[in-house]
Amino acid sequence: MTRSILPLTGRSLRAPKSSCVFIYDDSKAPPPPFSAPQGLASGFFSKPRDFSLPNSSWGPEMMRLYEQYNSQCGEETEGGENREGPWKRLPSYNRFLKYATGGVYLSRMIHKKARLFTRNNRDQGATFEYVLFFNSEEDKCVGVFQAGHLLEGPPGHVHGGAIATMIDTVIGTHATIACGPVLTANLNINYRRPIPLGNTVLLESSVDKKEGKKVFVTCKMTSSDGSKLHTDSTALFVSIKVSQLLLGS
Ligand SMILES: CCCCCCCC/C=C\CCCCCCCC(=O)SCCNC(=O)CCNC(=O)[C@H](O)C(C)(C)COP(=O)(O)OP(=O)(O)OC[C@H]1O[C@@H](n2cnc3c(N)ncnc32)[C@H](O)[C@@H]1OP(=O)(O)O
Repeated sequence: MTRSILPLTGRSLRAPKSSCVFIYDDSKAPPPPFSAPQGLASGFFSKPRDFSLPNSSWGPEMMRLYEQYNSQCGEETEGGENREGPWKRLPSYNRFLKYATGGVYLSRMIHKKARLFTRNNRDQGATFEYVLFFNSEEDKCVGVFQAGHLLEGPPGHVHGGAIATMIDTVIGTHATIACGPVLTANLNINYRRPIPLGNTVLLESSVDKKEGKKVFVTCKMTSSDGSKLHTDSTALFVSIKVSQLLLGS
């Protein structure tokens, strides 16, 4: 049994023009040990929520930047054809891989309550609201991030660790698109200006170079209109085998 990586496309009423992310296809994986009774499965379990779609907590600047990039995304026309666009919106879920080893049922190895750190709060707008877009022609990744009130560090402003988390998320995704599974080996951040809670900021990352297992990425975070630089950062990611991560070696 082989592991396959598929582009996942998704659509919603709230206007995602296009989306693509690499996930492991679990349709060919072995059934879980206790499968749902026939007939229940399709109607009973809802689709996973895509957290990168707009919700009512998104403010005007978050929506403006979302629309700016989303309007440049490829889309499926009414005739079912794909219209090309330079950007793709990357969907975002709160769980990682259910199956990844091609034969081993991972839920036995990964805690079933585990959730992606940035997507584990049900209170919309309270923590990390963000959406990522990728431009393959220019090899650029952007993140639009609205910082919620539970991310406070200095009074009224965003915690440096939350800022680092968002940088790692954008550049980690970019490095994964560029090189497959990677881990952050080194992350350097210059914090230039504090970010007020509730503000929307723009993160832009570029891959500088690849050297064997190593990929070097840079990222800057600015105010939503680009006028203020909040951080500039550099990072090193190292390619790994997923099995290395799972087996803890
Ligand atoms: C895997 C899942 C993929 C999922 C895909 C999802 C799609 C996107 C979806 C959702 C987005 C979410 C995105 C979140 C992203 C978050 C990412 C993180 O937070 S990662 C957690 C924090 N990082 C760690 O815990 C690493 C701990 N460190 C290690 O495991 C190892 O040290 C590792 C893998 C980094 C390197 O170990 P070695 O054994 O594989 O490789 P060696 O031989 O040591 O190094 C290779 C080269 O790199 C250099 N190197 C390694 N570490 C370095 C360092 N700190 N500074 C400078 N150089 C370093 C070495 O000198 C060597 O260079 P020479 O080849 O000799 O030129």
